[in-house]
Amino acid sequence: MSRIVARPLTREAFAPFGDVIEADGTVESFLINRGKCRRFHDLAKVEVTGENARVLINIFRGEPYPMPHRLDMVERHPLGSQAFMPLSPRPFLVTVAPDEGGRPGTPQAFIAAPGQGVNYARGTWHGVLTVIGDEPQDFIVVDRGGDGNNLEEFYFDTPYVIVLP
Ligand SMILES: NC(=O)N[C@@H](O)C(=O)O
Ligand code: NI
Repeated sequence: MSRIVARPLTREAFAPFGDVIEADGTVESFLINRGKCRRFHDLAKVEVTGENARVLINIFRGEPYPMPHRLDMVERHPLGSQAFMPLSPRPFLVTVAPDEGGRPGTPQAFIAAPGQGVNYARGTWHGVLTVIGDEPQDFIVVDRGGDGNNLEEFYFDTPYVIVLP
């Protein structure tokens, strides 16, 4: 099985796949509520398309996966984006793959730092939510509801092994 080493998640490296959600000094922010709150503004592009499309806000309670991680499948959502923001400041594993003629190419793996989340752009191949460590982890997930099929899965002939840096 091919081995992939996860690398730190950065906006630049993740840009071909979507957005990094993070309240840091590199994004636009401004004070609101008479100075009692800072708004980190417009962090990710939410996309919903198709019949009766609407935005869903969910909580996913993910169980941890053993590491090294065996990646045998990636999926994509052709009708909408999908964002994952942890409710606890712990790292989690993000796996994506470029599209090559309708099939995923070689995956790439990232380790999200505490306080980072991701938004997969519509149609981006990605591994399912992958919690690491010893405890379950909750995430706010913003994605697409509505009519039609919004899930396409691809199973690799040979799984990849994802290792942490
Ligand atoms: N199935 C589901 O809602 N979750 C996946 O899309 C995922 O990316 O974890
Ligand atoms: Ni998904």
